[in-house]
Amino acid sequence: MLSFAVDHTCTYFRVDRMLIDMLHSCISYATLLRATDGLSEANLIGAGCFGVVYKGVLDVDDTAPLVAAVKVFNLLRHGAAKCFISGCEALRNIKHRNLVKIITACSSVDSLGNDFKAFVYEYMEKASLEKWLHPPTDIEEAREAPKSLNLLQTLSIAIDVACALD
Ligand SMILES: Nc1ncnc2c1ncn2[C@@H]1O[C@H](COP(=O)(O)OP(=O)(O)OP(=O)(O)O)[C@@H](O)[C@H]1O
Repeated sequence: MLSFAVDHTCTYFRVDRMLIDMLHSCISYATLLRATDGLSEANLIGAGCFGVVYKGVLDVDDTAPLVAAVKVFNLLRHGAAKCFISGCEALRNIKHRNLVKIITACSSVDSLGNDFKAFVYEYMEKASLEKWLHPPTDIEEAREAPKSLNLLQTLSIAIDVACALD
């Protein structure tokens, strides 16, 4: 069982290195730390099943700073490494106007020597679609929530989602 677990991890590592190399665009752990102010809580914008998302500002070359969303994978979570790999494949193969663009990826070790994996996405100013479809009922949260969508807007979103899935 142990040897299976070790082999399994090594396989993920190899596949993941191969995919990252093929992307020709990866970003260092140090750059991501700078961009997110050390992955500070002040920059935390959300959490999903496989990790947490930070807002960050990337200074690349001499171009204008780029606001991005940095998703840091929780690799202790079962399926997170696999999710990172399928994201790398998507990054190489899929481009669609209704899918958020993955700008680059990071596969490195953190300051404690632990494996570190992250994606850098285009930052979506209007946040999660879920908040638009299901506005919070809590009065405090509702104050900052978007106004509800009308039927036409909802229909248009449904069509866009269907196009992306297709
Ligand atoms: N590109 C982005 N721009 C702005 N906010 C984002 C972006 N990506 C994610 N977020 C915020 O972070 C939250 C969590 O995103 P995440 O992608 O981790 O969710 P998920 O799809 O449930 O993830 P998982 O694949 O881990 O299940 C989102 O609900 C959203 O509020």
